[in-house]
Amino acid sequence: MIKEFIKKYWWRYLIGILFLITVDIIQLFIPRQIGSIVDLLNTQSPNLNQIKTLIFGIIMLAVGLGIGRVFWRISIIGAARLFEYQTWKKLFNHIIGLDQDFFDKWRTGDLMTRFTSDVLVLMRMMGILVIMLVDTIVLTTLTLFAMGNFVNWRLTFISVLPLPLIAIISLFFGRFIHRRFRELQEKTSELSNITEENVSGVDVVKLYSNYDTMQGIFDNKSQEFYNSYIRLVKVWGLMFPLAMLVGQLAIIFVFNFGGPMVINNQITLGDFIMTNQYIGMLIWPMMAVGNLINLIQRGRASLRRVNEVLEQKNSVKEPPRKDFEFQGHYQINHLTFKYPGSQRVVLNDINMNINPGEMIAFVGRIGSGKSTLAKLLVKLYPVDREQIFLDGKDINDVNGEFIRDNVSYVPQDSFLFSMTIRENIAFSDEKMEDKVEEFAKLSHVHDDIMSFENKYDTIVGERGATLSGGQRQRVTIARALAKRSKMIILDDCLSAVDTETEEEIIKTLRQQAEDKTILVISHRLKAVKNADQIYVFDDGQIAEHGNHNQLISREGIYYSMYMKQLIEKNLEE
Ligand SMILES: Nc1ncnc2c1ncn2[C@@H]1O[C@H](COP(=O)(O)OP(=O)(O)OP(=O)(O)O)[C@@H](O)[C@H]1O
Repeated sequence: MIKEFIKKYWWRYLIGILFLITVDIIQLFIPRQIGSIVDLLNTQSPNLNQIKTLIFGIIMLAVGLGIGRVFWRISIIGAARLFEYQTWKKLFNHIIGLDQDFFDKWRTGDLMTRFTSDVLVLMRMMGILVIMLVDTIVLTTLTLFAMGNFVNWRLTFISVLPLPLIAIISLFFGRFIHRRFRELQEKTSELSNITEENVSGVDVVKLYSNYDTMQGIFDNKSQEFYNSYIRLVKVWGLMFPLAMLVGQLAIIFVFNFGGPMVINNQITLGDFIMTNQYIGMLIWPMMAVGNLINLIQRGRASLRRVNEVLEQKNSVKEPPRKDFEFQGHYQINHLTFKYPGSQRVVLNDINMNINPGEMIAFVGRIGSGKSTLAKLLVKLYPVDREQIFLDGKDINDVNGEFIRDNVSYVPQDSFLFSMTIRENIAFSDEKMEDKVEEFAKLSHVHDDIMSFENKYDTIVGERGATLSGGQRQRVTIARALAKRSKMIILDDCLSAVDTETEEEIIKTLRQQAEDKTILVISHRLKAVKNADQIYVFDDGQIAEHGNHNQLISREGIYYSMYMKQLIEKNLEE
């Protein structure tokens, strides 16, 4: 990733580095000018014109410094920001293409930290690190050269003796800083996870009046985050004064050895002041040594974390997309399924035939595998060959995107975006915006929407919070209908509306789109009793199947479930 970027944008770095070196060279002349002014002032009759020229020279050098800094910033920091933007884009495009298995396993907060903190560290590595590296090498070499040439080599050698100690201190502490920084990164991830989950699940926290527990967990995590930050700050806090102390030691060396040289007229007072200024200029590159190593280590850790996401592969192997006339005939032969990475058999020896235009219902106990099978039909998880055939083709040979273009799957808890109801319904195709009312009517949510102040332009709050559960579910059905696919799967997505409305919606769907295959997963048997085929799931297997009358006459699981629901309904009335 980094290599590719540098290969493409090496010229930006080259321009930046040239400006950086120019700035470093200009910087060297300022102490010299100051030294010369001091020497002129130190004479019996100072030449004011010469002093003015020197001051003007300093101003010009400062202007040059400013211009140079602007250009190296634009080139190097600009390149680093471009790298940051491209990495975000790469990460996002990669994640969005990953399959369900990835999202089942990765926590949102952790992903967010990789997007934010880790990419930020990489950006620093591509910007500040380059600057520090060039400055450390170039500024140190040039300053030493200037000190020796402009002042005195012996004094230079003696005064810089303590400075490598700063680099050693910086390196020594750098190891701790790296370890503590990594710890801080992990704590940041954990804190993001907790915050994200609590904000997303705020309804649950409120309903269970569980503030204390959640606050306790949050307090713990933020305390851990704080502690690890303080541990990092402590190392920084110790390192800086120590490095400064050594820097002061170098100044004492200048006074101790340079002072007598001034008295003995070996160097001028201006030379002495110049040396002091050069020493000040050397402290920063020495301190940067540890920072440099530290930033490289942090950058490597962040690069590993970002690459970990980029290396995630889809568990479903997709063949190239070859579109064909989608009919929606599914044939399932002895299907057995375990979720990726799990040993538990969730579906066991399933056999089924779904014909185009039919209404199919999956019913059965919770956790019996109904949703899993629905997800397999839209290829959200991988299955072995020769188990699911779509229009005569092994599902493994059909591109998943093509399937999902032709099959609308409405999951149990569907997500709505924070945009208008109209935009949400026309999500799959903006051109459908004119027809959203039609789909809303089919989903029996039009009247509800018309009662809102802004009607179809009502902004849906995050996760559909401004709509009631039933309204939200019906808007998601309207959104699925706007896809105009040949098949629609309603996965228990009408649980928040009453049985009559659920029955009404299903009936309307069947009437309006006779050729559409409708697969309904529901716990309410009354709502799906008109289905052409009803499959009764039990512990990952199909216990019974047939139409309502056939299943009733069998007097099996379906019969007892139906009777139980009938009695419950009668009791309610
Ligand atoms: N992503 C997953 N990874 C591992 N196991 C899973 C995953 N999703 C579901 N399961 C397991 O698969 C089994 C079947 O779940 P599934 O959601 O298909 O049941 P269901 O019949 O649709 O239930 P419900 O009626 O409650 O929606 C359950 O035991 C569940 O724990």
